[in-house]
Amino acid sequence: MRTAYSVESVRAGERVVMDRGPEGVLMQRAAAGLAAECARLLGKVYGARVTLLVGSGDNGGDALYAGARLARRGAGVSAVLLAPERAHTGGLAALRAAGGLVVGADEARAEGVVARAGLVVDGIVGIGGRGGLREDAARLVAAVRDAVVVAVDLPSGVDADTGEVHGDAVRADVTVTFGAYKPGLLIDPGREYAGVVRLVDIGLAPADLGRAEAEALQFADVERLLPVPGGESDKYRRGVVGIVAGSERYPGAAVLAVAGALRGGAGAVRYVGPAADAVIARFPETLVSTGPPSKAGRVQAWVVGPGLGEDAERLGEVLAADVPVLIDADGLRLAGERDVRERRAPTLLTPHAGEAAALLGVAREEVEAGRLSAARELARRYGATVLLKGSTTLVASGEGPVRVNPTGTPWLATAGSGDVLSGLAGSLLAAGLDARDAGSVGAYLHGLAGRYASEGAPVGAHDVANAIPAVWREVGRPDRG
Ligand SMILES: NC(=O)C1=CN([C@@H]2O[C@H](COP(=O)(O)OP(=O)(O)OC[C@H]3O[C@@H](n4cnc5c(N)ncnc54)[C@H](O)[C@@H]3O)[C@@H](O)[C@H]2O)[C@@H](O)CC1
Ligand SMILES: [K+]
Repeated sequence: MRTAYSVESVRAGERVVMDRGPEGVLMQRAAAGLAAECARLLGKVYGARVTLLVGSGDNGGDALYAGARLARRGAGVSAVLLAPERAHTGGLAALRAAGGLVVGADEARAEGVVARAGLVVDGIVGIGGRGGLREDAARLVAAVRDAVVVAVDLPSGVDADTGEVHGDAVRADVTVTFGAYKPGLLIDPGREYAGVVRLVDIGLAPADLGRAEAEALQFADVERLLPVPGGESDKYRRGVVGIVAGSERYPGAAVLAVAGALRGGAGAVRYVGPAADAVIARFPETLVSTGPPSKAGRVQAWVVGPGLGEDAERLGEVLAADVPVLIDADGLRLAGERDVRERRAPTLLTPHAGEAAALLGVAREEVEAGRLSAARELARRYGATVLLKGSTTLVASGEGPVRVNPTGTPWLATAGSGDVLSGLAGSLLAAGLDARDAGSVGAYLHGLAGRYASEGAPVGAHDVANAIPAVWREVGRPDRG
């Protein structure tokens, strides 16, 4: 699991370590890790041109000490100080002692120093930063030409706790972060600004950090969560998922949701609705019926909404059921906040940014710019788990860290892809995963399936569904035992 902690937790953890060890040790560890990564990127340190952008806090201190290390190895290091009178004193002395050059941000040569660099180190602000880059910093950052840009702790201008970017921010090739990941490095738009993220151990133990704010499942976590049938399994023990989707006009959504559900680990898929003929023609293993969901037979979880049209009656019946329900697409529009909140069994909502915006009564851009707060707010209002689809898909529940899915690809933004995900995640719900796990494992497999199917080319949603077994095999290796 890749686990991210809030600024408050990181600061508390740092205090614990500082109380245990000698003064300044954390900054020295941070600077050593940062310098090592810069050296790795440069290949040859001797003779390299390195420019440090140095702000007024300890983030600038890290950059200065790392610059001193590089200067001692023969790099030509220049520091551009954004607030010369407040720059880190010890770091500045170390850089000067190592032969580094110091320039004020307002000096005529400052931009040239940036433009000539082979590597630029962004030590403008770290976890103490508020808001976007100020004008002088933005001007310097705009002067970067071909340099590799390394952000210290996080790209300046990115909000560490949320990934929000208000105004200008540094676009880094690599971010060297200290002690723990911050949510802003995992969640877009911040994640995109961070580039490749390297974590440097500075001695913060998980116990020093407290409660995680966000987490991203890794291969091994997903493997552990995948449902595996036992020797005694029958279809009911494996779970039956019911799909209420599609309409006479839009049978495709039903077919795609069933396509996802058949690959999600449930023992059987029931389809209930007017697209039964289309579903059975494509997937004869589906149990279909056209009557009300309550008469369809036993299910362990429902998926309701893709292509549903205005069928509020079927939706109402599904919501009244005492099993987990995944609500997507039209279902989101039709389901009342109270109806969802009053359910006793778990509910998983799977909006994209536009649908989330409509539910929250805000503009789509607002959701995209503040994904974390939008997902959390929806989860709170509906008393449900919310899977907010997008460039970084988030899964938020009332409690616990938000799950961030790292596997998506822009090629997944294709018609019907969400229908496949809803079937897949619903199937995982029926197989016994809780809503958070079903949503995040579903998003993980779906994202990878998108990549497998696409390999850099456009894909249709059915290609994504067809690629799920290969992904499952790779992640779960269920044939092992
Ligand atoms: N606290 C610790 O023990 C450690 C901290 N470390 C480093 O210290 C950083 C945190 O240092 P600080 O708390 O000093 O805070 P920062 O260095 O992140 O920035 C705070 C300073 O920047 C100014 N500022 C805030 N927003 C700004 C903006 N948008 N534009 C320009 N200036 C802005 C503030 O007025 C303040 O002076 C971490 O990100 C990390 O790089 C590391 O050395 C590891 C140990
Ligand atoms: K920074």
